[in-house]
Amino acid sequence: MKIGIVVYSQTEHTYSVAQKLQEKFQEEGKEVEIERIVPEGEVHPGSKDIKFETLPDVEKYDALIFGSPVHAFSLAPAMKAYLEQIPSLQNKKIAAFVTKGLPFNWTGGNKAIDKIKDICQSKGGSIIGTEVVVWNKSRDKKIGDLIRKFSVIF
Ligand SMILES: Cc1cc2nc3c(=O)[nH]c(=O)nc-3n(C[C@H](O)[C@H](O)[C@H](O)COP(=O)(O)O)c2cc1C
Repeated sequence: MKIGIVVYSQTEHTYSVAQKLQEKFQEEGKEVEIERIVPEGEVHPGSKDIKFETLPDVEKYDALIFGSPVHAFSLAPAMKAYLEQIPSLQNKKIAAFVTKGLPFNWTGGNKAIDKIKDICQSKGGSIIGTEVVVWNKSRDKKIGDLIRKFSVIF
């Protein structure tokens, strides 16, 4: 099974989680690659018509993990636009995580995860695991939980 970790990250928090996950998967002998979503120019919470410099192709993976920051109480627009342009996620095993700065439940983590779920399901993909990582003092424990959880399901 080939696993693709497809990440959008502006300040490397989300990317660093992807790297830790990749290390763990590699220790376990899993075939795993990280690919980054790179939009063209600056992207703001209200951005529309986002174009991409780098657009990872999901076709070559059997399983996918999408990682994104929370922006403006929801999914970062670049990840939303990326997911929306994927033609199909039929027969893919999918997990997703988001990173965020604010500790409260109403500050976008669950909404961002729900957006990822909705878009993936509309493309025929099934989401089998999700996690929200708040970027505070307790993040290492949460990242450890995420890695343990995802390494069981993949
Ligand atoms: C434009 C912008 C909007 C943000 N909005 C939120 C938000 O609504 N809720 C939240 O918890 N964190 C918010 N954050 C914080 C980021 O989600 C957090 O720092 C995240 O870990 C950044 O991930 P990255 O380093 O992979 O880009 C925002 C950050 C930026 C730059």
